[in-house]
Formats: sequence, C-alpha cells, structure tokens
Amino acid sequence: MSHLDNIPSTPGKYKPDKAFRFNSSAASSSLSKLTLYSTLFLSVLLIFLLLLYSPSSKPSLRRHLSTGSHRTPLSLSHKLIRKSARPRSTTGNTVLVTGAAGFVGTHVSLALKRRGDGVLGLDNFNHYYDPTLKRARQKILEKAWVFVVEGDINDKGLLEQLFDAVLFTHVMHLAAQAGVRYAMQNPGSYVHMSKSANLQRAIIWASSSSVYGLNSKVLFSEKDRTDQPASLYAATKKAGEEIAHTYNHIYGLSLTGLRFFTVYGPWGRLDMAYLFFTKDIMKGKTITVYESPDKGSVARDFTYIDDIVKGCLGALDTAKKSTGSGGKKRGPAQLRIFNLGNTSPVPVSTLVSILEKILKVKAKKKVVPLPRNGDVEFTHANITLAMMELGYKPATDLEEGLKKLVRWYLSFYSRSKKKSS
Ligand SMILES: O=C(O)[C@H]1O[C@H](OP(=O)(O)OP(=O)(O)OC[C@H]2O[C@@H](n3ccc(=O)[nH]c3=O)[C@H](O)[C@@H]2O)[C@H](O)[C@@H](O)[C@@H]1O
Repeated sequence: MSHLDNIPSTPGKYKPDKAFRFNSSAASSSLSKLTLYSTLFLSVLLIFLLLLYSPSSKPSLRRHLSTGSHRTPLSLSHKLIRKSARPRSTTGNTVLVTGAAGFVGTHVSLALKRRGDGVLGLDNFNHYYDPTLKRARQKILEKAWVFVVEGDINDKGLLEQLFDAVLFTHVMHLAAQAGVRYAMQNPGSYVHMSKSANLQRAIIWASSSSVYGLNSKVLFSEKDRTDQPASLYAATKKAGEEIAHTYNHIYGLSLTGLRFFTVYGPWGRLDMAYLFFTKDIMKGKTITVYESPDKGSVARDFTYIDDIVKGCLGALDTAKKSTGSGGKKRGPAQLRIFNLGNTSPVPVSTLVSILEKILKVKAKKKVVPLPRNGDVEFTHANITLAMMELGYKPATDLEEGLKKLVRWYLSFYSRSKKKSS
C-alpha cells in the first residue's frame, strides 16, 4: 500500500469495495489517486499543449483512435473526427471536450451535440473506476455521433494532430489527469511553450466546491477566501485557479472555471456516496454515514447533472475569445469563476432516507464521526453570479434527481447482468 492510500483524494472519498464488480485494482487505485491530486496542474499543462506550435515529429493518430474496443482505420477515423466536430450550422461551435467519457463530460458532450454544436471527445479511459462504465458512456456518445479519441491530454503530438484536423472554437476541459510529475521535472517547458503560442481557444474548465475548504461563512460565495483547502485534492483545484489567473494575465487566455458542487445523476461516478449507497442498500450491506464532531449532520449541496450541464453550456455561450496570439497578450482577456450548486444543502442522513423511500429498502446504517482526513462538514453554494451571468437556474431537487438516478441504475445494471450471464 502506498502512503497515498491513506490520503483521500477528494472530500469524503469512498474506499472502493473490493467485491463490487466495477472496482478497480489496487494498482490502478494508487495511480488514480495520484491522478486526482494533480487534476488542476494538468489543466495548465493542457492549456499550453493546446497553445503549442512546433514542427516536431507527429506520431500517427492511428494508435489513439478507436470506437469502443475496436481500432479504426486512419482514413475512417479522420472522417469520424471531422463529422463529429462539424456543427450543424455555420453559427454552431466546435468544441473539444476532454474527459468526454466521464460523468459530466458525457452529459455535456451530448447536450452540445443535441443543440447542433460540433463535438470531439478526448479521453484516456483511465482506471480510477472500472472503465466498463466509461465504455458504456462511449457507446451512447457514438450513437449521438460524438466520437471519442482515446488518448491523453499530455500527448503533445496527438493534440497537434487534433488541432490540425479541426478548428475548435472552445475547449471544455473536464478531464482529471496527472500532469504534476511532468511539470516538476520540466518546469522550463511551460515558459518555452508559451513563447511559441499559436491560436488560442476559450477554455472552460472544472474546478470544485472543495476549494472553499474550511471556509465557515455561508453561503459560499466566489468572493470568499479559498486559502484553507482541507484536502490535497482541494489544494490542486485551488492551485489550478491561481495558475489560470497567471496565464490569463500574461498570455491573454480566456478562462472560465466552474466550481461544481457534488454532482449526481444517471451515469454517475461509482466512487461517489449516492451511488455506492444505492448499491449497498439494495444488497443489504451496511453503509457508513458520517456525522460532524458535534453529532450534527454532514450536508452537501447536491446538484443534479442536468443543471450542471446547463451551467456548462451557459459558460461556453458567454465565453469571450482569448486575446493572445504568438505568445503575446493583445489585451485583457476574460477570466471568470462560478459556483454551480443547487443552493439547497441536504444532510447525508436525508439523502439516505430518500434512497430508502425510492428503493423501498431500509438501509443498514453505521453512523461514525466524519474522518479527519480532508472531508468537510457542509457545502452551500451562493449562485447569484452564475444566475446573473450564465442564466444558470438549478431546477431539480434531490428527491426528483435521485428518482432518475435509481431508474437509470436499475436498468443499466440489470442490462449489464443479463449480458454477463
Ligand atoms: O463538490 C465537489 O466539488 C466534490 O463533490 C464530491 O465530493 P463529496 O461532496 O465529498 O461527495 P461524496 O464523496 O459522494 O460524499 C457525499 C457526502 O457523503 C458523505 N459520505 C461519504 C462517504 C461515506 O462512506 N459516508 C458518507 O457519509 C460525505 O461526508 C459527504 O458529505 C466529488 O467526489 C468531488 O470530486 C468533487 O470535487
């Protein structure tokens, strides 16, 4: 076991149940934790990779292109890429979505495509949780004509090829990947890359409510202090926001960070409490419910995926162009940060009661003190700014959202069971 196994990558991080068929192996778990810790550092790496222009050798796209588990011939892949990225009309956007096979990435990609934007996905299908679910999401995307290139956002050659093939208007950066080691080994390359910056796209990227850390002022407003992260995960998110500021300031990149508040819903992440609670309650397994040190409830501003998607699209639609080119800032560029929450926190004990009601099963509960490992007691978003500037208006309460989640869960996993038997 690595020392990292004792540190939660994210508040309230679930330690996967080894018996569950979608759990990842121990090796991939360690790797993925490291991956999560450096999420935001990678955002920066991505920005510079996207800006990069150099006549270096370009590895073939071929090895990165796949549909489902099948490799696709190069000529066909180029066709798929162009078709996927082509907007329905000349006024549509052309968006590169990183982490497209992830939970939020899949929903955002589908929504963009549905309204007529061109979308190309990029995902490395890592093993943070079992990639079976990611492959299933990929199938849904393919049905909607969203093609997902299988590759890493650290792969400079691949990105060059994608940017050569498609003139993206925006990057929706939702991938959480490791870039921290690269940055530490080769910090000078950031400066070098920035000097040769070429065409810049507006970037919308995923931050997190965890940046508020030990902030006790409610509601959490974008103006509140975020210098007390409670976990390493939160610290990397915060670092990402600071780095975004620097590159906006120096190079004129248009950057919008979105602080997501505990996103839940169909196709959700298997490591999140609402999903493994659902699974365990159904199996009659005991779930662990945290309580605060004063025996009070731990609460979250659970936010339904469809509302988050609307916030993401609102951010994309109001994003202005970057002002930089050739590594030089031509004028001030847009730099924004928004809370995307439900602004209606619910105690975890209530989450469990709602699930019991929907599933018609009494949960076996073990109430334990909140681990002193980086989890926070509550979150509560002030969403005034997002409402004003993005037209964001969450519309789904937890009960309604959990009903949809359970409906999806039951149908997805009964289908998977049938297939495997
Ligand atoms: O808001 C966010 O930005 C964050 O939301 C979630 O983090 P968290 O809210 O902690 O979500 P869960 O891990 O699903 O926990 C939800 C609640 O259940 C509680 N919990 C978790 C696990 C458990 O076994 N028991 C339990 O009571 C946690 O304390 C928390 O209050 C995501 O996992 C993060 O990636 C994301 O950054």
